[in-house]
Amino acid sequence: MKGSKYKVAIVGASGFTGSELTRLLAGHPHVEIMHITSESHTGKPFSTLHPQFLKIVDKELESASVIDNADLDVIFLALPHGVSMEFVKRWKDKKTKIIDLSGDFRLSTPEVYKSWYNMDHSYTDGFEKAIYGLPELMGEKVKNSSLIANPGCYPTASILSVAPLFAANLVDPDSLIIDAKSGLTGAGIKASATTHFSNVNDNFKAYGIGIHRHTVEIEEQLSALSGTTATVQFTPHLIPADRGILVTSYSKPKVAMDSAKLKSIYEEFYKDKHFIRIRETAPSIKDVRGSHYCDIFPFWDSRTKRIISIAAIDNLLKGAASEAVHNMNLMLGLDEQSGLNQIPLRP
Ligand SMILES: NC(=O)C1=CN([C@@H]2O[C@H](COP(=O)(O)OP(=O)(O)OC[C@H]3O[C@@H](n4cnc5c(N)ncnc54)[C@H](OP(=O)(O)O)[C@@H]3O)[C@@H](O)[C@H]2O)C=CC1
Ligand SMILES: CC(=O)N[C@@H](CCC(=O)OP(=O)(O)O)C(=O)O
Repeated sequence: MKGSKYKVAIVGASGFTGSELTRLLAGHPHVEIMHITSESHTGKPFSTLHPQFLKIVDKELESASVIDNADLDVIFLALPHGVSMEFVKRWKDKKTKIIDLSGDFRLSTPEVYKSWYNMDHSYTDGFEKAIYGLPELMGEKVKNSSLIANPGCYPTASILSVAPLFAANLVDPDSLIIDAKSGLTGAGIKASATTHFSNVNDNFKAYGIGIHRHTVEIEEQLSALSGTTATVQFTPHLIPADRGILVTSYSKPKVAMDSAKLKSIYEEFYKDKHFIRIRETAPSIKDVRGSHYCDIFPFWDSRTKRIISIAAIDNLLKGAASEAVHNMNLMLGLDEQSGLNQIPLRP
């Protein structure tokens, strides 16, 4: 703590989720940002890289090595998969809590990690320590954790869209089909052929069909929640929008269902969860943009006997940066909503 504030650092602040973390934490009442890091822009003021921060966060970006000797309460890692694990290993003996936004510690074992990420893991002890940081499902576990594996953006929306059904074992665990769409910031700040304007503008495509790494992340969490083995058909799509994720989940109930029952199952499950909003109509990505909310519309189709659940989040916030801040609030014993009162930005 510095004075009455907790001391934090953001590693990888030059990227999309790192800059969103900086925005949220600069406005957090109980936190002081001590270090923001970048290896390719070391020495530059943050606001020259992200001009929206001019006169707000002009702090210089430093190399991550500054953290080796820093006295901090929380370190946020906004780094690519495979890079994060090296820093978690490097700082494992510090007393500092670590919140990792990458996928390096989200899965159950190094073997599962290797088969979906096609990479050997260099810090396998971390799997024992890490808690999957989805606050609505793991609140108590998060509070006592020192290493958080912040969930993926698609898994956040996907799992929350069906958690009430899996928690009570109400659906056939092999029946789930998730049709997911993401804005471009999900692909990170580096330009590529995929993110080239002419390949994205006025266009819409599926990718990662049958092989996307988020499939196993969703399956593992829903299996743990239901005590069964869930097999999920997950197909992501890229949409021509900056930010936002919309998932449409289809499942078959194992019990008698109707619209009123379905609605009450969702309302009951999420009744104390401030950031989940059960909607009467289908949400759009702009209904949650710039905020920590996840809007969910559960629908019973009596003709096809399927449950359709539609969820919308902001991939950079509820799917990444604000989720990390929510986890930090829980870990530090702060009010869950501290620093997360942003109202969705529309139009
Ligand atoms: N974008 C999204 O919607 C979401 C992203 N995530 C995850 O969060 C993490 C960050 O994502 P995002 O912000 O989009 O990524 P970006 O590509 O926008 O940023 C990545 C950051 O990592 C830094 N970096 C890259 N390589 C290294 C290295 N070898 N050593 C040190 N720093 C490095 C870069 O900084 P520099 O080159 O300046 O050093 C940059 O700041 C990823 O693991 C991603 O999968 C999770 C949920 C949602
Ligand atoms: C649009 C887009 O490319 N999205 C990324 C997922 C977002 C992400 O960064 O992945 P994690 O949540 O696992 O960290 C992808 O499909 O690989």
